[in-house]
Amino acid sequence: MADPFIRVRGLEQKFGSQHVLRGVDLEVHRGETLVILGGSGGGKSVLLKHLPGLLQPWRGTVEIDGEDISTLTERQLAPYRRKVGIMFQGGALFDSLTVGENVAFSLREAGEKKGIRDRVAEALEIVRLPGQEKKMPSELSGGMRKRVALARAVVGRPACVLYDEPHAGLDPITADSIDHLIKDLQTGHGMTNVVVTHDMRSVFHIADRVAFIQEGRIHWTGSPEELKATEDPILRPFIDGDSGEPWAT
Ligand SMILES: Nc1ncnc2c1ncn2[C@@H]1O[C@H](COP(=O)(O)OP(=O)(O)OP(=O)(O)O)[C@@H](O)[C@H]1O
Repeated sequence: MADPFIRVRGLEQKFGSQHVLRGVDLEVHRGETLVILGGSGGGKSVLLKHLPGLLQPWRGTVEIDGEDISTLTERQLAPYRRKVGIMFQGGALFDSLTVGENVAFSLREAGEKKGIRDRVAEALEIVRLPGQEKKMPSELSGGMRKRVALARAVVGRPACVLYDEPHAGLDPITADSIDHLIKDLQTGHGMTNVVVTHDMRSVFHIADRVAFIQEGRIHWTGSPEELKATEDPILRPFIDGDSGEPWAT
């Protein structure tokens, strides 16, 4: 198989005495949509933040496009951050900035001056919010805010986009439209996607591969079909949404 776009080896992270990641080994293949599943507080967001170097490993390495980024300085990380866009949990929009200014933010931070207006318009086009530059975040629905957050992640034309719970707080129809956007970025724009979600319906719509994180390690990887059929005692209750507690009849 060709070299993976991202390779994580033996990744460990600690916050004080809390050992959150305990040796994560994971590969993200070029052009795939990889979905990361796992219980709340299991370290999915922490893992995601290591991929563009927003967190530095306590132990282990993260390679982007064959280069180990785990010990780079902020300055050295800049070209890798351009390759990997991130859509943060909750969107994380600046409420005092317009939609256009929010989307342009990372380009301005990177010191770019030319072509910003066109790039913003293109990103808003991709997320199917053309011409919405002047709106304020307070005027947007939850689904539109997520689209703006996605426009912000793709405005730098990254090779890979990371999504931290892109469906959180959305109704099923709006969540479905976000899934279509995620899949369009893969099939229409050749992007690699890494999606952290709890939304099982979405997993079966968008994933080429699934990785399940449990107690700070990758417990299982496989296709959505293999996930559907698995009898793994940790995965099965998660897929079925079964806490094991009885319901009164
Ligand atoms: N910057 C930080 N400082 C201290 N602890 C942190 C930090 N970031 C995450 N944690 C802790 O690491 C653990 C894993 O958090 P993380 O957000 O990765 O979980 P998650 O799997 O994404 O959960 P959820 O599905 O609920 O979002 C949590 O106990 C969290 O409190």
